Amino acid sequence: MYWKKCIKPYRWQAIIGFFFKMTEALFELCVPMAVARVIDYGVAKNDPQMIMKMAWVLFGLAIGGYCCAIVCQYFASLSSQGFGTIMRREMFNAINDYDYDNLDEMGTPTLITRITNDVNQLQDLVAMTIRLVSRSPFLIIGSLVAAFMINVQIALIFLIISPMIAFSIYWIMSHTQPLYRKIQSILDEVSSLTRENLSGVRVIRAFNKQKEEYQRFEETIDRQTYTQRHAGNLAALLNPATTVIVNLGIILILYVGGIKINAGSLTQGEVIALINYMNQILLSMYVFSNVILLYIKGSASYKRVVEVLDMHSSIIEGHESPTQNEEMIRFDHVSFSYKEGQALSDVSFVVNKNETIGIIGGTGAGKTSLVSLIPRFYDATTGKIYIKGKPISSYKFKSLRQLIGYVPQSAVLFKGSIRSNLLWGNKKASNKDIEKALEVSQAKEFVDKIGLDATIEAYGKNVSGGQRQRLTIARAIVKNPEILILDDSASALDFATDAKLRKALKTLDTTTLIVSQRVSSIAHADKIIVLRHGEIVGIGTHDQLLKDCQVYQEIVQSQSEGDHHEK
Ligand SMILES: Nc1ncnc2c1ncn2[C@@H]1O[C@H](COP(=O)(O)OP(=O)(O)OP(=O)(O)O)[C@@H](O)[C@H]1O
Repeated sequence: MYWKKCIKPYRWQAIIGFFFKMTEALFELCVPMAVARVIDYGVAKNDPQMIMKMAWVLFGLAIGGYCCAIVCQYFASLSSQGFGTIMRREMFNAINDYDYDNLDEMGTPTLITRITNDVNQLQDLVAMTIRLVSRSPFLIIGSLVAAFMINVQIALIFLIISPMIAFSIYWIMSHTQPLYRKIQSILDEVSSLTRENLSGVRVIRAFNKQKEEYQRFEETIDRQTYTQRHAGNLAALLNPATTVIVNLGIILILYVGGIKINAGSLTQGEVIALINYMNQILLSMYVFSNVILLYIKGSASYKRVVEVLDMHSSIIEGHESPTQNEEMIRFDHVSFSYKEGQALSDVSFVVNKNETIGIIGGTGAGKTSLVSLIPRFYDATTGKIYIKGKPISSYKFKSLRQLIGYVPQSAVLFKGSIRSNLLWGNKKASNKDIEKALEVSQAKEFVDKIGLDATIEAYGKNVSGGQRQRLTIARAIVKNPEILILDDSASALDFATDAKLRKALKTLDTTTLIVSQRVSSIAHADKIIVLRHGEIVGIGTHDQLLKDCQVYQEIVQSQSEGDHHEK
């Protein structure tokens, strides 16, 4: 019960809000009684003093109700905002613990909608629950009781009308609920499309795809409009339906009340009070129906929030820390599958301390998948991976990831400065460590020009692709890792800078894995792993592979032909 956990720290505020709302409702219930007295004793008996007295009573009731409403509003806002904050924090923590599988399964756009839209919906629901859920039934029951106190026979009309209203509300709600769920999922699609279009705006323009993208977006929002309109049309039936039923009740009260006034068993003031109570029931039912609507939307939102909170990483953390070992990495008959299909099959190799390993293969050969297994972004489906002689699963995540400097294929920087980004690797790094990392990653020249404290925008969009790559490499080096993984991280560098980078990397005291599609980037490596369709088809030095690995020969040949044509 996540909602209980989120509301618990604010339960007293919620209870106080609830209490004041009930007091306000009590004041409201007294109003028709006071009006009845004005009519029966003040107006009918021509007693101005009585009218004045009751006017003061009504004024007092209004002021009392107003004060209670303000106090309730304050506490309702406090508890609902607090509830939302805790829920967002819980979701954020859960998402931070996700493994890559979880992230692949959920997808970023829906996570964003859930942590913003859905939690907002639930926040509103909490405020409304405090302010309206208790008040409406209280007013409905209170009005019924008051009606019985005035006249039992007329009160029976209330007993017939109320279930009719309740039924009409139920019917409409049960038909709108599925539509609201559908709207939420279309909203996810809209957010996903928006994200894709905003991040890919240059590609869209370069390929002149604006019209197609516009149409795709139009189709989705048309679908949303249609569903929203359909749900809105059904929901709009609610007010007319309930008003017609209640007015039917008022006609009956006037008819029966008129007969009773003539017979002298009911006063005019009491009939007015009964009509006021009937109107109060209508108003409360109307409010209540809106609360139910909010609950329907809220239950869909809650389900989506719970899905986020219930998703847990299947990767279980170990307890061990690394020790000294000459063997750094061992893959022992490792296979790995995504939900969509197999990416690696029966991969075995050993990497010794301070070796440089090149990993090469065509697009989709499994290079990224292979290196993603080392920091345990994913777990191997079968087979075992050992780091420094111990199974990877036996390590604490922190100890394991502390060993590794990972430079992903897409270079991502965070909002802040160059320095703050570099310190991600090691917050205690000195200026000297940073300088060294910048030198190795070939970023020193341009950083010297703009300074270490130059601003970096979100995603690092204010620096060029090549500069971004160099800074992500520097960030990994600042960490002083024992294993450095560069996943196609030099693709945006020119050949000369790439060569300088490789030479500088050699000076580091690390075991380096370089993933690349360029032979020149890995030819110097101590060992090259050649992948094809997720299988290792060759392991050895450049010269050995040139002799015995046909796939490697083909790659080398295709690239030298490419170079030749370029010349
Ligand atoms: N997150 C994912 N979910 C499902 N399948 C994936 C995922 N990532 C990769 N794959 C699939 O796994 C296979 C291997 O992909 P991988 O990214 O490891 O190849 P790669 O050699 O790094 O390719 P590239 O050089 O293009 O980056 C491919 O068939 C790819 O479609």
